[in-house]
Amino acid sequence: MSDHEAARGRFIVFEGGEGVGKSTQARLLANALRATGLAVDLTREPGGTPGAEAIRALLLDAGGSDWGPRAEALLFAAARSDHVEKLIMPALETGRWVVCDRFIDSSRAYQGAAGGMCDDDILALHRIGSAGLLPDLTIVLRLEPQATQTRLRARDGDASDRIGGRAPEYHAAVASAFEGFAAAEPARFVIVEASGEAEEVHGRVMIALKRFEHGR
Ligand SMILES: Nc1ncnc2c1ncn2[C@@H]1O[C@H](COP(=O)(O)OP(=O)(O)OP(=O)(O)O)[C@@H](O)[C@H]1O
Ligand SMILES: Cc1cn([C@H]2C[C@H](O)[C@@H](COP(=O)(O)O)O2)c(=O)[nH]c1=O
Repeated sequence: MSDHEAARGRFIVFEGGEGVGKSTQARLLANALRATGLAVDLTREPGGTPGAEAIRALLLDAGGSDWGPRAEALLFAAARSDHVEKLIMPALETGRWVVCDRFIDSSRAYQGAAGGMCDDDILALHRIGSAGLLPDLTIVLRLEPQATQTRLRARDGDASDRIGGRAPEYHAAVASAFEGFAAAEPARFVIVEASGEAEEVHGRVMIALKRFEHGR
């Protein structure tokens, strides 16, 4: 590497079902990394760029179109493609770290395992749209459904977006898919228990990240 080239940044993603604390933990991690002097971009999916945020509204607005699993998968892949091309890759290539709330494994869990599309098709869309980019580390937050419901009710009352409002069986399939992904690829995933206070969970996240960094 020449003196002018920055080392590639790290790409860290939080995954899990609705309301397990991904946004909270992504924010706490980004702040902790910044406090060590790293340049960090905190972002989310679907979204993160103006184009992807526009697609987010199409996908999630409760009064919006009732997309089928294939159209939904294509829209998520299109949003991700814009996000990867315009925000994530440029940041990583200039040495910035990217902390992202959801990424490809949400498509595999929601449109794939729970929605009925096959994993290979979801991954094919990802190859086409985003050159198959994978996170360096994916942190899956695990929380029992009752605790999740309590948090969601406190945050949203009875409101939910188009996907959040799906049947409990759908969300159970999503949660179980994340467990399966983590078991199948232990080098890319870590499961963190998300019960307890946010700072306590953050402590577990920092331990998981340190272990990951030592193992590189
Ligand atoms: N450890 C925690 N203990 C109690 N409440 C929490 C904890 N972490 C987050 N919360 C609260 O629970 C709610 C859901 O958290 P958050 O928005 O971070 O979850 P999320 O996984 O990003 O949700 P979504 O999937 O809907 O985007 C928020 O009101 C948040 O303040
Ligand atoms: C990236 C991605 C997301 N989803 C779903 C999961 C959630 O229901 C929403 C995102 O809302 P959040 O409040 O930001 O968690 O979208 C999905 O179905 N597929 C995906 O690829």
